[in-house]
Amino acid sequence: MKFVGSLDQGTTSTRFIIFDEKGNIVASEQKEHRQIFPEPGWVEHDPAEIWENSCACIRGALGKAGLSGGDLSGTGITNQRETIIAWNRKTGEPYYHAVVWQDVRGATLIDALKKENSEQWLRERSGLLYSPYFSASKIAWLLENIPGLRPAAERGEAVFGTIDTWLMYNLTGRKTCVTDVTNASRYMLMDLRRREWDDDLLRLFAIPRQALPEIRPSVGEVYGYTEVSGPFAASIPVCGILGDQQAALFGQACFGKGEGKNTYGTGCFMLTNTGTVPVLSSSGLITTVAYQEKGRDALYALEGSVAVAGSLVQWTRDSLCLVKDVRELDHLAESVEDSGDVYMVPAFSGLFAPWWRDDARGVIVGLTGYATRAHICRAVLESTAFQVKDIAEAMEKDSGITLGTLKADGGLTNSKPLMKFQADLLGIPVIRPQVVETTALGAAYAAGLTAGVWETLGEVRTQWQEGCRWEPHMDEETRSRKLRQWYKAVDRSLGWMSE
Ligand SMILES: Nc1ncnc2c1ncn2[C@@H]1O[C@H](COP(=O)(O)OP(=O)(O)O)[C@@H](O)[C@H]1O
Ligand SMILES: O=P(O)(O)OC[C@H](O)CO
Repeated sequence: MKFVGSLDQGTTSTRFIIFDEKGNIVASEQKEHRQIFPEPGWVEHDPAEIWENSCACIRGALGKAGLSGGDLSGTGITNQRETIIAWNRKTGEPYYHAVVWQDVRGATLIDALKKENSEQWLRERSGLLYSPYFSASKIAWLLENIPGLRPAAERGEAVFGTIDTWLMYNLTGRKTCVTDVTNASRYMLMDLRRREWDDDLLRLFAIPRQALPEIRPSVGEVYGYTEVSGPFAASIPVCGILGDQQAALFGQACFGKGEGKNTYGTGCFMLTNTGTVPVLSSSGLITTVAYQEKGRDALYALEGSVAVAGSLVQWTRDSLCLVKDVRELDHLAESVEDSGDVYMVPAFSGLFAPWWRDDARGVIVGLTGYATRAHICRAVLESTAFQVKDIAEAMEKDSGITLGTLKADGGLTNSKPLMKFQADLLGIPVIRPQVVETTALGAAYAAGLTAGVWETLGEVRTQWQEGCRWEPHMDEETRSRKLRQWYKAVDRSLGWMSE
């Protein structure tokens, strides 16, 4: 039996999962890390904590499986995307905390740049739109605000990398500074078609090229070997990297044009594979690289990104203290028939797709004396389903594909009331595969394909199996009424910051 590892570094936690050659989970270990909120709208992680948790998860999962690092044919890496760390190439010392994808501190710069170049120009070049979500404005903020960082970056001493680059660098004994093409496509510095750092975009954000990692394919390449003194205690190839949403697309076996998935995690991300030609959106979606096998054309995807989904559940538990745990939240939400006309728009980082409004902030509307804790819990869950409905509509418009079913994955798919309501709101079945850890599985597939555990994408595709299915039951009139109320609620959240 052959085994492959997958290091899945997400927004709220890190996992290391070992898969066998049938794509089944052999063992896994997971650790949460601190969410640091220094100011409203700012979100940071501690790079050292992320590295330590990664090591602990690797050692923990190997221990549970009774395997040693050398028993793995290789390992893949998948990661929260856009989050940026700046560190010294020689010493490995970070200059600052990781600036997380949800962090909107780059909004002022983005506003200024909007006036210089058109949305259309940016979209054509990078597939993206002006938003502090992507890495470029975070790097620009670091260069501007961390003393000594700009000269260090110009001398090539400092490097800016997404979490995949940080983990690769540390796993390989501080030798390698690489990223894969899916992660690179989220910097807002890459030419989408050439898949190289773009001089005009680098100039726009005043970022020195020598401070960025090398861009490599996602599959088919050994980026480096792990250090024997590291958590694997062996030298094994790191041979597959994908940003976490692209990894979930890969893990759901969406290898061909027209295939898509929606991942319900901290945020929510719907991706549809559009084939080898990038499709530019006119409905508020972004264009991204889906994956690239070495020596082959890259595959592209349209993406609808929702910033706040599972994180709203956590906020309800940890900051509002409305429930003790997520099961209680589900239970309360199920105890009422509907949200009692309460709507929640969780625009904590502004609103992402399809609205892209940095000036939006969260609202709870429709409160009356009738509303209870249970109605609010239900509105919390329903807000994710409404946001997904918005991006599904945009996806159908842009891709020309009518969704027949929705392939779902991610931690929040454990919420039965949410999945039921989602099927109702979309009017189509929502399906979850048997292996729910699709993000980790996708990176394991990428590594296993490189290491020869699997030969072809076709072979991998046969491993996908349906696990659960939620069928729609809501009538059209109720659905339309709820959607009208939702759009009114969204309207109330827009423009809050301009005050
Ligand atoms: N039964 C549940 N009901 C509601 N939310 C849940 C449930 N189980 C997990 N979650 C939420 O799912 C999210 C974690 O999903 P996960 O896919 O692990 O996220 P990420 O990869 O972004 O770190 C958390 O926000 C958690 O609160
Ligand atoms: O950590 P996740 O799974 O919520 O994913 C975060 C995304 O990659 C951000 O773009």
